[in-house]
This record gives sequence, C-alpha cells and structure tokens, in this order.
Amino acid sequence: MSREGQAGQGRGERGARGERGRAPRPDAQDRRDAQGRTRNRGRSGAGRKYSAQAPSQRSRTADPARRVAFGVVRSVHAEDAYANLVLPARIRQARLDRRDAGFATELAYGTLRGLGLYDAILTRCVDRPLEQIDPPVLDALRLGAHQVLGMRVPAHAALDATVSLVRAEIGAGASGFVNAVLRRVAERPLDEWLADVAPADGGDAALAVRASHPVWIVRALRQALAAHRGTRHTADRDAELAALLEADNAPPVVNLVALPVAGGAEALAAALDDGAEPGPLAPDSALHSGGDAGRLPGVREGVLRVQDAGSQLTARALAQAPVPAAEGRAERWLDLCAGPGGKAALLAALAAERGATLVANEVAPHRGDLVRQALAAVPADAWTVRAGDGRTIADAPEAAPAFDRVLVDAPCTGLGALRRRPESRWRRTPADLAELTGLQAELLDAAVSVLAPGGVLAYVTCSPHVAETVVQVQDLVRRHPELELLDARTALDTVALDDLRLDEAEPAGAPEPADVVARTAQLWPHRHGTDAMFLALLRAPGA
Ligand SMILES: C[S@@+](CC[C@H](N)C(=O)[O-])C[C@H]1O[C@@H](n2cnc3c(N)ncnc32)[C@H](O)[C@@H]1O
Repeated sequence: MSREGQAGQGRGERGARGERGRAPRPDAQDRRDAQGRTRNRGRSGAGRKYSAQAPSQRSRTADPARRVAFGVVRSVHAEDAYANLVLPARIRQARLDRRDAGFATELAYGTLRGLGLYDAILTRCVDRPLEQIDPPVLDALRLGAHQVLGMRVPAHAALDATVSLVRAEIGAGASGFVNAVLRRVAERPLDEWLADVAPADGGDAALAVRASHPVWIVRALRQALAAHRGTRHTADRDAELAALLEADNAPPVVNLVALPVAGGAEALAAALDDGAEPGPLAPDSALHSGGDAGRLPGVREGVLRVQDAGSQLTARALAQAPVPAAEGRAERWLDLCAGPGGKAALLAALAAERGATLVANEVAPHRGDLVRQALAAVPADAWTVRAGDGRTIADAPEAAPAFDRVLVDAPCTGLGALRRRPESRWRRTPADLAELTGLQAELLDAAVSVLAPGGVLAYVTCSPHVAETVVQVQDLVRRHPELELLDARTALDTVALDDLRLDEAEPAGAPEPADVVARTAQLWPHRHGTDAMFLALLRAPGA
C-alpha cells in the first residue's frame, strides 16, 4: 500500500461526471460531421471507438512500457523519487527495447510535466476532489489523460491499455471508474479542454494551467525575462513567456561533450558516425537523439559525457577567462559545489591540459562519490575531491595556497532545468527560495575568501529566478566592492561556436561596470536550446 493512503478505494465503479455527477454536455450529440463522426476532435479525438468489452472482462496483462511509466510516476509520488534516476533502472529491469523505452519515457515524463493541466481536466470529469481518489488510481488516470490528450495514442487504445494497467497493477475494482473517467476525458480534444479550464486571456493563473506550471513559477519566469530586458526579436513579452513555458514541456535533446582526454575525440567521432549531430553551441559536443546514450562508446569510460550545452559553456567560460596574475605558474582551480561532477569533469580535463589542478568540493558524501566517478577519466594528478561544507573551505588544507579560478555552481531551485526534471516544478515551493538564497550568499562569501589575487570567480545557477541570479550578484558586489564584475556575455560568446545574441536588447556600447544585468549572462531553453543557466564572472583585486 502506498504511504499516501487509500482514499476512495473501493468506490471504483462510480464517480465519473456524466456517468453520475454531471450531465453529458448538451451539444455532445450534435457535434457530428456528414459521416457521423464527431467534429473538432483534434488529433487525439478523431473517430473514437471504445472497446465493446466491459472493463472487468479486459486483459489483466498490461504492456511493459506502460507498467514502467506507471512505476516511475508512483515512485515519484509515493517515495519522493526522482524520475530521471528511477526511469533508466526500470527500463533496464523490464528489458524494454528502444521503441518501448522511448514510449515509457514520453509517457512518464509527459504525465509528470503535465500534471497540473491533467488534474485540472480530471477535476471536471469526476464528482469528488482529486485528493479523495486513491493515489495509484489517480496516477493511472493522469497517465491515461496524457496518452489521450498529449500523445498520439488513439483514445480506444489508451483507454483499453490504461484499464488493463489498472487491473494488473491496482486491481479490478477501480477499472470501471478509470474507464468511465477517461471516456469523459476523451470526449473533447485538448484545445476544447484548454478553453474550458484555462481561458486564453486569463492572465498568469490561466497560463499556468495551460502550460502546466505552478503559477508562482510562471510569475518568476516572467520577472526573469523582464529583468533581462526581453529581446528585440520577440516584441511580445507574453509570447516569449509562452515560448519559454512550451520549451519547458518539450523533451530536451541529449547533449554530449567529449572531454579533452585520451579517447575523447575518438568517442565523439564514433557518436557522430552513429547519427549524432555536431553541437551548434559548445566545442567538442554533439546532439544525440538515438535513444540510450549510455550505449555509446566512451560514455561508460566517462570520456564522452551527457551534459547540457549551457553547463559546458559556463565551465569553459570560467576556464577561458584571462587570469594574468597566474601567468607563468601552475594554476589552482576550485569547484566548490561539485556534485555530481558534470562541470568538475570538464574543468579537470581542461585544467589537466594546461598543467593546472582542480579541487572538487562536495558536501553530500554520495554525491562526492559521483564526483570521483566523473573525474576518473581525467589524469589523477590533475584533481582531488574534498568532502565538506563549502562554507568552511577557507579552513581546509586544500585551500592553501588560494585558487586562481573558483566555480560556485550553487544549489538552487533548478527552475531553469524543468525540461530535464519533470516532477521538480511541483516539488519546489517559494519557501525554498529563502533557504537557498541564504546558502548561495554564504557559499559566495566563502569562495571570495579563497580567491587568489587577480583570481576569477564564476557564479552559476541553473535557475533564472532573479533572487538567485542578478539580485544575488548585486548583493555580492555590495558586500565585496573590491570585486570587479567582468563581462560574462562576452566571456560566453568567446567560448561559444555560434553567436548567442545575449546582448541583443542592450543599448549599444560597453555595459557600465556596475550594471549587473548587462554584465551577467542568462541562457534560455526557448532561445538557446540550453537549460536556463545564469553566469556571473568576478575578479579579485591584485592582478
Ligand atoms: C547545482 S549542483 C552542482 C552541479 C555540478 N556542478 C555539476 O555540474 O554536476 C549543487 C551541488 O551543491 C551541493 N551542495 C549543497 N550545499 C552545499 C554546501 N554547503 N557545500 C558544498 N556543496 C553543497 C549539492 O549537494 C549539489 O551537489
């Protein structure tokens, strides 16, 4: 039994609106074309046919891909699991082939992303609050709704398969209820449902339902876009916000990076031979859309890694920033918040190329182990891992002498990586912000305290929330007026393969030294195809 309780259990056969709680829409019979098919059904509603079998007579054998997706969604809701961690293990366990693995991924991730919208629609289809539905049954309904409204699964197949899933995973008692509710869902195409649950002119609250984001996140993203002065090419701010929300709901293409270590270039060439496309933004990168990247040569060895292009660019921008004070000697680099080690691996490999060394610090022991694994592909004399709180780095023996380059890739709300963490938008709350921004400030102060004269600090977040980005940097330079705010946009453009057009909306000419917005860089999923990564670069005095 799930720890969410059993509300609604046993009430399976009743409760779908239109069956009992709500009369069918008066025009339902009238919406037929000359062939007798219902009109305005959209792609998922055309020519619906349902099984002639009663739910109780249908198969108890659910297909493996749907079972995997159901298992993932249940783990997320009942055990607070992360979908991106449990899904690969379940796919392997069920031995799904590439096609089924793709289906299970889209079903699980799409259901989790679309939860807010599907719940709004399901609320219209049942005669009780959704909290009173047994949680596994509710998750099955969400999976069914996503198949009907968000995937190209014909309604009759989605209903049959979901009812079979319920019979196999939950029990026959709920199958009639699920069948009836999903029939209600399938009565209308998505655009009709959207017009009902979220009128287009209804402001941020309606936009939040339409795009299936919590409203506080919609507001935070609107504010972040405005803080970065929008763009010239997208005159309409609302349209840009809608584009951003849409990008959050699209499965991201897998980005690969080849580390500049032995075997990296060969692994990249093999991935390109396998059909990957050269990455348009980051050097030595590729876009992979051919299924499980883990099977590519070099991935297991860690010389070819899955890493968002924005992460790659921010790490390279720090590595590339001029540090004249360190010329003529081996540089010392620090990654203060290194787990699970994505940027640390790239930084360590770049450091090794130049005879520099990297200390990778991580507070969580299990994530520290992941950092060691990530660094294993880099020559061992180029890096060490410190397990500890970054706020105490100044007391660590590893901090003497001080560091020429320091990365603070801070713990953050992750609002810029919603594409890759489908459940996180529903887990985060505005209350997380206060705790995280306090921690970010303390980590930044600790990083400043171990910067060598003339050393460069990179502050990175995978959140565009202004409290974690520009406001955090404004506070930092207020606390440390000795720091020079470098032009992070130019730094990113220097390492990028293509023009990032980061300063399109800026007035012409060099930004004012104190203009935090103009001197920091914000990448966006809808503009750059990256996570919404933020970068600020600051230099200590004494160069
Ligand atoms: C955004 S993640 C870093 C991602 C990493 N740089 C990468 O590219 O793979 C932030 C990391 O900071 C760690 N962290 C949280 N609090 C910390 C602290 N007080 N000191 C050091 N690390 C901390 C978290 O455990 C998490 O691994």
